[in-house]
Amino acid sequence: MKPGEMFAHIGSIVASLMFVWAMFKQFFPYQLSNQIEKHSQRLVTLVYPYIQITFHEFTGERLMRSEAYSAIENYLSSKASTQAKRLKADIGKNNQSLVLSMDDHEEVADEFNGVKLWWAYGKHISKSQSTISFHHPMSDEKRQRKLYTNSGAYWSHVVFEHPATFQTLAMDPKEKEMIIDDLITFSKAGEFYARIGRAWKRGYLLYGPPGTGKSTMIAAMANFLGYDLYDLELTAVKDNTELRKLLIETSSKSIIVIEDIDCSLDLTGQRRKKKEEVEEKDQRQKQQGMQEREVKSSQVTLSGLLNFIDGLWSACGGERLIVFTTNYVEKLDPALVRKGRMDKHIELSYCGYEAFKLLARNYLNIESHNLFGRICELLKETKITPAEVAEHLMPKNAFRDADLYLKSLIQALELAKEDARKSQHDPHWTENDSEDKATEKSTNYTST
Ligand SMILES: Nc1ncnc2c1ncn2[C@@H]1O[C@H](COP(=O)(O)OP(=O)(O)OP(=O)(O)O)[C@@H](O)[C@H]1O
Ligand SMILES: [Mg+2]
Repeated sequence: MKPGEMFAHIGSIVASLMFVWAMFKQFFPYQLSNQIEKHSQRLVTLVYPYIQITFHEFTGERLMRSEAYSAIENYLSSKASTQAKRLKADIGKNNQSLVLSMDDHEEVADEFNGVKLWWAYGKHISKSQSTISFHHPMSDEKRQRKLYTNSGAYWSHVVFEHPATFQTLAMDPKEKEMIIDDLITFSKAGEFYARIGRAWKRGYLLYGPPGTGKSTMIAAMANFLGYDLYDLELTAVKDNTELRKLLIETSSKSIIVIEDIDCSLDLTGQRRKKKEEVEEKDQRQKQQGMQEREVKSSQVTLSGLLNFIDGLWSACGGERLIVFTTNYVEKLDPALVRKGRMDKHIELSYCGYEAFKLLARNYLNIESHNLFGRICELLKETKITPAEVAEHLMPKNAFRDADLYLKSLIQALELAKEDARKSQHDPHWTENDSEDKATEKSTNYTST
């Protein structure tokens, strides 16, 4: 055995002994174990040529799960299954495969830049701890991402596995490109935000009718950036204190989503007169036959939310995107949507020709077809959402006849066109409306 190998061997044994001690010390009286530890540590440092770094699973006062710990856990998942003898199994992605990880007190060897390291996993009284070394590139792709949802003031999570990507998102290609650029710029701008003294965050407001891809875009953003998602249900949050608690517990590299902001509480009406508000609440209470307790149960205010967005939360560090969605942008309180608060306003609108072509490519695997011309014409005259178009292109049986699906879409478009003509007396609708919308769109797409 070469001297280097011998040292490595001793190091491994000493590390193991230290683990065994960490395990058993809980059975010794505190005073005694403290003394033993003190003296043994001194002894060990004399012969122990290695550095030991401990990563606790839970950190901070609130015992949040450590990001470093999760990253290491992911990093080690493949190594553990080849080296460790005892493994823990858990159901992984899709609920179809087993994910293996090191069991308690297992150890795996690793090498980084020619330096040998050992990763070991151990339990430490009520906390889990791993004694592991560092300086490892943690791959974002390998990181299993999570979708958090809150019930009341607590987050729970599931593995986030949404297949949406920007490639599958049907929208104007130029707008899409701009959004992707914006995301890339943001995710790389840590130093810039630090230099100008601002919290590293960015707010997006996604608006548009139902079925135009707002939720799909959020999933695509999370997939693109490799971020976790926090789907914040404001109606389940009791008050601003709870809101703050929830937000502080979000991790870095995450997207915080508040869907249907216009429906979430009295956010839009927060600035209305108190009296009006009370009367309205009373009325609602009567209508819905609610208990007073229930009506009072949600008191998150617009200012509570805005204070947070405005950066009190910057102390938390790390990058976060905040995404609001709404079907009715015009209903929102201007304070919520003014520039600086929401950095980007993105309209997701009815299906245009480019969006249709993308859907046809994805759903039917075709680049062109003699019916495309007719569809292009109809799309200019008709408001149809990408969700509806997708519905028509969705394969209904194993036999994929593009002709059939495109004809069904044309039929739907013609019907919609007819309906629109019939309801022309409606002041909200003119036949040119869809064209107006299309040109409006590019101007609506603002950024700071
Ligand atoms: N732009 C789009 N590109 C691709 N698929 C889309 C698009 N818009 C909608 N879809 C399809 O329609 C379904 C519904 O879309 P999504 O949930 O994203 O709409 P939304 O804008 O969030 O609607 P809502 O306002 O009701 O929440 C999606 O599952 C997706 O399959
Ligand atoms: Mg949605």
